[in-house]
Amino acid sequence: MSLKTRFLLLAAALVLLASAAAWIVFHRITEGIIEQWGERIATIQVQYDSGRLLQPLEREIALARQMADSLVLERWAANPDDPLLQSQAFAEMESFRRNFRDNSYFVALRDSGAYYHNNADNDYAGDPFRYFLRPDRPADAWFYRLIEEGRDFHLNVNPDVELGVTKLWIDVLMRDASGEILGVIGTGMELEGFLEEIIDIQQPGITTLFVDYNGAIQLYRDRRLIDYGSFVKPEGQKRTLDLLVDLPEDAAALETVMRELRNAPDQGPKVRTVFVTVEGKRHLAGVAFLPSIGWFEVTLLDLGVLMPLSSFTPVAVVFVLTLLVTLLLFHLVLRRQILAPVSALESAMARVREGDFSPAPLTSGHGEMGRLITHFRSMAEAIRLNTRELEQRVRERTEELERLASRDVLTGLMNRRGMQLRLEEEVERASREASPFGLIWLDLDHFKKVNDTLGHAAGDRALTTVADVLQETLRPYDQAARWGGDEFLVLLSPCDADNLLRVAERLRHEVKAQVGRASPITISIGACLSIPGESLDAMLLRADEALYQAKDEGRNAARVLV
Ligand SMILES: Nc1nc2c(ncn2[C@@H]2O[C@H](COP(=O)(O)OP(=O)(O)OP(=O)(O)O)[C@@H](O)[C@H]2O)c(=O)[nH]1
Repeated sequence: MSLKTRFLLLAAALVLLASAAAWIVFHRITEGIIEQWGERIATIQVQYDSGRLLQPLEREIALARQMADSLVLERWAANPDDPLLQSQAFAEMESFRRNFRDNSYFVALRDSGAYYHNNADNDYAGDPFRYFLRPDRPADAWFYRLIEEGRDFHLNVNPDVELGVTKLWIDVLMRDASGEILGVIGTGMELEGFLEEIIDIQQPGITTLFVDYNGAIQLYRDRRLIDYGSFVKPEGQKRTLDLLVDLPEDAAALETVMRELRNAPDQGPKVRTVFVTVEGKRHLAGVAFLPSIGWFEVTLLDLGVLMPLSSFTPVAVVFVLTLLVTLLLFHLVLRRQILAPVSALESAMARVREGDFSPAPLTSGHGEMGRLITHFRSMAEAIRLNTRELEQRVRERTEELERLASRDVLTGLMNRRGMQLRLEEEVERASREASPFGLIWLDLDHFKKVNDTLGHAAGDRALTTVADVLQETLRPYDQAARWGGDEFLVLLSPCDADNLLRVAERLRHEVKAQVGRASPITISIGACLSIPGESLDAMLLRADEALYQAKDEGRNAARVLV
């Protein structure tokens, strides 16, 4: 995997990691904002809704209490058959009826179970007696339960079977001076109008409901879930708040909150909030206890509607764009600062490896990369100089070896190998140019005797002297070589017959003159001119034959074959 791919993968992994972390933090922050905001809204909404319920209700309750405290009614309740007290009581009831919001009232007497009622249309103006409540009738159970429990005040949502309406009933116990219960009086508020006014508010995402002391639903937009007459229902049959929430733990949390509010109505915050799931959606429930009526108000805020996460979309978009731009910038900087210089360096190194030392097109670079490029340039230059020097030395050493390989150690003349190569070249040249060359073969006479009599060192000196004579006597472009032992070859190029003979004689003469001073040494010479097309071996053989002729003729002589 290339460095670039690895860097980009690493960068992508880091960016993804950072994105995930940032997204989690972002989500937590937005959740926190929504929570804080929701709690505030829930508190305000609960207080607002409670106010709207309590405002009309408290007036009615106060009026009902006032009616229950009426001495006129008390006296009549003690003697319901007294015509005077009855007419006074009916007048008192009528007076309260006009003041009640619903323009209706009821009075139920404990002893007789007689139920009195007049409605808004004043249908029963003359005779408000309606019927007798009976303990064995389920619809009348509320009356007997209230008296049994001795609860002075109670709110109840219940259908009035006799009248065919469902009402929010305000029930207040009527007692005499000694506290004895005389009956129940109160008023009802037509439920539908009340629900429409208080509960059916058109605020998207906000649901308001009221539950009683035990959590039974009393006022709710879905009429089917209202727990009518819950007061007289046994536990377990009531329609309570847990019908609305999806999860048992949510119901338990609501119950805990309600218990705490109920047990300490004057302590802590008046509104408590708890997150619950309703119809699969997350809601914030604000719960408040209303001690004056003994109910709870619950406001459910659908956070998905009130503050959808989509409202944070612009932030998320900016966030994602920032990440992408960061990745792009990272890529550009990485490519410019590291990848491109590294790639150029790699190419430059490959060139050096292949022996190309010409300056590579490298940018100057910055920082560590700049220093790396500078070091590479210095190194490449050092390798270039070193290689050039080594090549020079090898060349010189090779030339020296070449020279030594073709030289005779004792005399310094060309040796047999060198002369052989030279002669082969000359044969080719003579053949090509049709210009003959001359070959002289010299051999010292009775050299063995010199060695034997004067010693081997004297023999060496004699050989060296002959070589010196050859070098001094010959023209610069003629070449002499020690062919082996006491034999020498001389190449004369260019050459003709006269020239060949003249040089051969001069050499013989000079050797005799020079070497002979130290010891009586002479040389015999065989020489010949090249013939076009003749091989080197054939020519050597002719020179050798000429030499033998010179030897045979008594030595110290030169024989030239032309
Ligand atoms: N001192 C010395 N002697 C050498 C060297 N190379 C060969 N010789 C001797 O040269 C002599 C050559 O003798 P030959 O050419 O056979 O015979 P010669 O005595 O010269 O007699 P002719 O050639 O017939 O006149 C031998 O005794 C070799 O040992 C050398 O490098 N130094």
